[in-house]
Amino acid sequence: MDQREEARCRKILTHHRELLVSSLRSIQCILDNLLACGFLCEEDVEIVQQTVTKTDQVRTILELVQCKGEEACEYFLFIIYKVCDAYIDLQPWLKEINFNPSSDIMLMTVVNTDPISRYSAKLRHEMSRDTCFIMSYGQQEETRLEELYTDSLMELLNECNESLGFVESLDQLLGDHAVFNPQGEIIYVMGDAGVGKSILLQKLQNLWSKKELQTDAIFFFKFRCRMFSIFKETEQISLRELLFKYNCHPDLDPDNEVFEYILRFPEKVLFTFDGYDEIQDNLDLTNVPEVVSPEDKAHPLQLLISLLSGKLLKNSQKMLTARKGIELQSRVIRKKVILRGFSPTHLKSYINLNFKEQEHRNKVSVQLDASPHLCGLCSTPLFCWILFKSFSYLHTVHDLFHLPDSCITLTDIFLLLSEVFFSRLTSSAPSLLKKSSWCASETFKAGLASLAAFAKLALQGMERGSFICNQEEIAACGLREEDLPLGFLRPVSDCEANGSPANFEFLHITLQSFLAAFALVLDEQAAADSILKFFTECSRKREPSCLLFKLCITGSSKQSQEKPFETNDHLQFTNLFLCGLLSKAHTGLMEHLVSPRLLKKKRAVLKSYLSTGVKFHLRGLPHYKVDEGKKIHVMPNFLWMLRCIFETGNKHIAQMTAKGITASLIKLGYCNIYSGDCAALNFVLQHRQRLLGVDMDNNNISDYGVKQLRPSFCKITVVRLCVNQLSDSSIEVLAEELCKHKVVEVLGLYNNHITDVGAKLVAQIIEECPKLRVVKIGKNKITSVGGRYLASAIQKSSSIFDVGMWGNSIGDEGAEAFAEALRNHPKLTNLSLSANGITSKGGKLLSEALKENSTLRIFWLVQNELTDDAAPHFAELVKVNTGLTHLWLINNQFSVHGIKHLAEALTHNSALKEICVKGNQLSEEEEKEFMAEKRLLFH
Ligand SMILES: Nc1ncnc2c1ncn2[C@@H]1O[C@H](COP(=O)(O)OP(=O)(O)OP(=O)(O)O)[C@@H](O)[C@H]1O
Repeated sequence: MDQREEARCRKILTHHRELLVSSLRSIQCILDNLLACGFLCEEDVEIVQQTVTKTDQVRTILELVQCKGEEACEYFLFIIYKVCDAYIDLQPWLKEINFNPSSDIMLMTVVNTDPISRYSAKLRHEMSRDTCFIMSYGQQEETRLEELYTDSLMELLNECNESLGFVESLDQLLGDHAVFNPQGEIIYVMGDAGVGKSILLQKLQNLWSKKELQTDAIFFFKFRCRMFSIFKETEQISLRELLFKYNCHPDLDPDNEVFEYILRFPEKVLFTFDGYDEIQDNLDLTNVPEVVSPEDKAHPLQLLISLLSGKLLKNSQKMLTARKGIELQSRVIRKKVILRGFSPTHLKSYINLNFKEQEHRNKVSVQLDASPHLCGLCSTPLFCWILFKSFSYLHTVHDLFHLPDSCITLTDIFLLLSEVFFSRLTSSAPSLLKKSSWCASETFKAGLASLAAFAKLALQGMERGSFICNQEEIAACGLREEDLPLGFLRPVSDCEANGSPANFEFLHITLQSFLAAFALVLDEQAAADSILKFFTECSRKREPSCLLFKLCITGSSKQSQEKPFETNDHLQFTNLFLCGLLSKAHTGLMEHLVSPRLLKKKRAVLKSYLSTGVKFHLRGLPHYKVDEGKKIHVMPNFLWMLRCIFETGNKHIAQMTAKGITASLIKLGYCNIYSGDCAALNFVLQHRQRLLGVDMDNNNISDYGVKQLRPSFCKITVVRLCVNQLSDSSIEVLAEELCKHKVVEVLGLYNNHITDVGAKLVAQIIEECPKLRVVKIGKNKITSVGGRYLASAIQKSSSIFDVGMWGNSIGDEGAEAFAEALRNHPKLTNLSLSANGITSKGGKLLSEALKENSTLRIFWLVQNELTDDAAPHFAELVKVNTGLTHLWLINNQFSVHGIKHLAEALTHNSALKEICVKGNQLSEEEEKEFMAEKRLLFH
C-alpha cells in the first residue's frame, strides 16, 4: 500500500461498502482478529454480535473500523487478504483494487479462526491420525505407512483402455495429465485383488493431511463403499450427515458456513470412494427418485450415486477404486488408472523396507531370484506382504528363514498366514518353541475351534454378500473375546460403520474368501456337493439387480450380462481356495481337521465338477477360422478355471483341459492374466501333446510370467505377448527356448520395453527359426543399432513375410539396413517402418532398394519425416515396381509438389491399389487438384 495515499483503505471501505456488506462471511474471524489487535474492544464486539442480521453486522464492523482510522481499515482488508480460503469470494476484488499490505501491517498477526479453515485443519488432523499406519498382523502390530509404502506400477489408460504411459508421481494422479474426458469427474483406479488400491488412497489421504499433495482441495472426504451396504433399505440421511458423520463434524460453526461453503465451492472438495465393487447391489432403489437437492434426505447409496454422477456437488474431485471388470460409463470418467503391482525394482525396495538385516535381505533376494513363480506372486503387494511377514514371524518363533517351496500356491500363502495367526495361541513362550520340529498341522489342530468359528463367520458373510459383521453375528458363530485379537478380524473404525464400534471386518476380503472355503471343507453336516455353491453362483448370469446403478454410472446392463463373471472375484477366490484345500498336496493337513472319508467324498465331487465344467466350457466356446487354423477366444472365466486347476494340482484335469482345446490357436487376450497366473497356464500347457498357438496380448504377464512359461514354449507356435510389460530379460528366455525348439511361426512383442539388447536376441530368433513368418516388435525402444540386427536377420530369413516395426527409432541408419534386407528378399510381403524418424535420406534408400524387390505388397512409412526430396524416388519406385499394392505415406511432410510426382507415377502403374497421403502438407484446395486420381487417398 502506498503510504502517501492517506486514508486510502478507509475510502475503499466506503466506496465498496455495498459489495462488502453483501459478500463478507466468516464475521467471527474478522471480529476475533480486530479484537486481538486492539482495533476493537469487547464492547464493540458485543455491539456487533447483538445485531440481528449478518449484513447489519458487517455494516456495524465497517462503521467501527472506519471510526478507528486508516490502520484499522487496512488491517481489516489484511484479514481478508490473509485468510483467503474463508474470503474466497473477495480475493478477485482485492486483486482488482490492487491491495498490497504495507510493511507495517504485514508485521501484524492474523489468526485464522474461520470455521472453514478450522474444519479443513480438523479434517487434516484426523486424516493424518487415521492414515499413518498400515494394517498388519493382529490388532497389536502396526507399521507406519511411511516405513512400508512402496511405489508400484500405475498405468494410465485412455477411453479405449489403451496405455497412455505410467504415472510418474502421485501428484500426477489428480492433475490434468492423461485426462481423456474433461467433463468427467471421476478418476477411476482399477486393479486386481490386493494390488494396492486401498493403500494408494491411504497414501494420498496421508499426503493431503500433511499438505504434501499438489491439490487445491481444502476438504477431503474418504469413504469405503462397503459401508453403503450396511444401511437398512429404509434408512434416509442428508448429504450433510453423510459428509460430517462419516468423516468428522465441524466445530464452532453456528451458521453452517462449512456446509454452505462446500455447496458453493464443490471444486474445493476431494472425495475418495474405495472398493466400488464391494457394494452389494441387493437394495431395490429403482422406484426412488434421484437425489439432486443437497437438502433432501435419501438412502446413503442414492447419495453416493448422485455424488458420483455429478448430480450432487457437481465439479467436486472424485477418485473411485474398484476391482477390474466393473465398467463405468465413459461420460463420468475423467481419467483411468490401472494398478499393475510391484515391478522387479519396486519389489527390491519392498524387500529392503521389510527386512532390516542385510543377511535377511540377501536370503530373500536369492530365493526370489531362483523362483519366477514366487516373484510373480509377489508382484501383488498383498501376497508379497503375507509372505514376507510370515517369514519374519516364523523366523522369530521357529528359527526358520526360508521361503516356501517354489511351486507355492495361493492356498499355501493363506495357510501360512492362518498358521501365523494360530501359532499365537500356542506361542506364549516363543523361546521354548524355537525348534526345528515345527509342525503346521499341530498348530491348526490346536486352533481348530477358532478356525471353524472364523470360517463360519466368513462363509455367512459371503452368503449374505456382506463384508462387515456385528458382535451378535460374531458371537453366534462361537467366537470368543480372546479369539478376536488373533488377527483375522479388525474393527471397523467408528465413523465408517454407522457410529457403532461393534462392527468388524476381515483383514482383507481375500482372507474372508479363504476362510469361507475352509468352512465349506470343514462342514460335516451339509451334503458334500454343497461345496459347489459358489461355482454355481459364478456360472449363473447376473441379472441387473440395481437399475439405478446401471442408469447412472455403470455400463449398460447388456454389457454386464455379457460379462457375467467379472464382479464376483471374492466368490471365485473361495472356489480357488476350495480347490487348494481339497488338493492332494494338503491332504496331510486337512485329514487332521476333517474326517478322511468326508474329505475323499468332497474331493471326488470337486474333481467331477471341474472335469465336466472344463469340458463344457471349452465345447461351448465359439470357433473362428484364421490363417493359423481354428481359433477360440476364451472368456475371463477360463482364467479362473486355470487358476482352480492349478490349485488342485490335479494332472488328470490339466491333461483333460489341454486335450479339450481342439483349436490350433487359443486367444487369451485382455483376460487380465498377471505374472502369478503363468504357472497355472504352464501347468495346463505342459500336458498338451500337440502344438498350439497362444495369443496372450494385452495382459500383465511381465518377465516373471515369461520365465514361468519357459517349459511350454516347446509347443507354442504362435507366441503373442504384445502389451505385457516385457523387458529384454524375457527376450533372453524366448531366444533360448524358441531357438531350441524351432516351432515358432508368429512372434508378437509389440508395445513392451525391449531395447537394442532384446532386438539382437529377436534377430537371433528370426535367423534360427525356419518357420517364423510374422514378427511384430513395434512400439519398443529399438534404435538404429537394434534396427540393423533385425534387418540383417530378416535379410537372411527365407520364411519371414510380415514385419511390424512401428514406433521405434531406427532412423535413417536403420532404414539403410532395411533397404538392404528388402532388396531381392524372397518372401517379405508386409513391412511397417512407420514412426521411426526416417527422413528423405532413408526414404530414398528404401525406395531405391524396393525397385529390386518383387515380394513386398504393403509398405508402411506413416508418421516419418519424408519431404518432397524423397518424392521423385518414390515416384520412380511406383513406376518400376508392379508388385506393390499399398503404399502408406500418411502424416509425412510432402507438399503439393511431391504429391504431383506420385500422382504422375501412378498413371504408369495399374497394379498399385492405393497410396495413402492423408495428413501431409496440402491445403484442401490443393488436395482437390488430385481428385481425378482415385488411388491417391487424402481421407
Ligand atoms: N504400495 C504399497 N506399498 C506397500 N504395501 C502395499 C502397497 N500396496 C499394497 N500393499 C500391501 O498389500 C495389502 C493389500 O493392499 P490393498 O488392501 O490396498 O489392496 P486392494 O487393491 O485394495 O485389494 P482389494 O481389491 O482386494 O480390496 C496392504 O494391506 C499392504 O500391506
